[in-house]
Amino acid sequence: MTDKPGVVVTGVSGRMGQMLVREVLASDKLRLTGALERPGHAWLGHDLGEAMGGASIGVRVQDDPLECFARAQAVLDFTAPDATVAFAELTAQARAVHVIGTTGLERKHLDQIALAARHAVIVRAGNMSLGVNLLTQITKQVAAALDADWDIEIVEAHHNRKVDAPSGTALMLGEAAAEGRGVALADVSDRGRDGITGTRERGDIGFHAIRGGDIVGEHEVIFAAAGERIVLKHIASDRALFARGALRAALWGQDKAPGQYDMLDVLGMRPAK
Ligand SMILES: NC(=O)C1=CN([C@@H]2O[C@H](COP(=O)(O)OP(=O)(O)OC[C@H]3O[C@@H](n4cnc5c(N)ncnc54)[C@H](O)[C@@H]3O)[C@@H](O)[C@H]2O)C=CC1
Ligand SMILES: O=C(O)C1=N[C@H](C(=O)O)C[C@H](O)C1
Repeated sequence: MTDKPGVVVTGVSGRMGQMLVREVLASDKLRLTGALERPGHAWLGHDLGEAMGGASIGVRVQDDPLECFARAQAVLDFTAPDATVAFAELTAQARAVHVIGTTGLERKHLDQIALAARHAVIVRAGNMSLGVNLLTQITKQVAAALDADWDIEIVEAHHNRKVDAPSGTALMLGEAAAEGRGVALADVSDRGRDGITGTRERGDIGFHAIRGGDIVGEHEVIFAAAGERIVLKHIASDRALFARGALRAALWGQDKAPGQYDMLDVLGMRPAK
């Protein structure tokens, strides 16, 4: 017997899914108890290790979340919004920690996740890296120090398979900038300019998305004023970074009370009120 928390990885064939599996298998603090993929996927029924091109690991890929989650203390979920909402309810039923990395979540998804968090620990972040979470705090401070003579623009770049824009990280940075300025992001967000847009509204926060090749994830927060510019930048060059953050969140969440948390809580970076 082992008392290491058991972990299920959802979307195991995905870019992040495979990275998470590798990190869990390499971990001496967690053990892999389940591997989930969507119904109809070619990996279903196969040994996960073999499906990933290696040796057998004795974990079969399956598509029944309920059965899978029942044996787990944590679910690492980097999939798609509708799947994540369904998993939130089932993970709460299993009283497992749900670590959500999925981005592109809309209000309706977030409301469902909040309901599930009444019964279970949910750690959700659009970016699980230390660097980006630190950058949100720096962005907030810089935005608080500058007035609206400084235009804020957020530029993000990702690989050509990414399906959502702006990225979850760009939105985190936008929220941080808006918070620093004491405004609501929804009131000042300006996305995807095209055509005769008119001049820039004072106080707006602009978002721009580049998609190309195999870019892992790059984010810039630009504060532009007359005659000068401050540029804050984060570059992720290895997805393992996000996976390691997710494992850390799964462990951190084991003894926490039900509720919604993010990586600032996990990393101990939440500023005092
Ligand atoms: N928070 C963070 O630090 C990070 C978040 N992400 C986010 O994670 C998500 C996934 O990204 P990638 O791995 O690049 O995408 P991907 O497309 O490579 O993988 C998604 C996987 O989820 C699976 N999936 C979809 N619906 C499912 C269902 N109902 N049941 C089981 N599996 C299902 C797909 O079959 C696929 O294997 C995206 O939203 C992305 O933005 C990505 C990297 C870091
Ligand atoms: O889809 C990705 O790849 C990434 N998604 C997250 C986001 O939307 O910000 C995090 C990271 O940038 C990679």
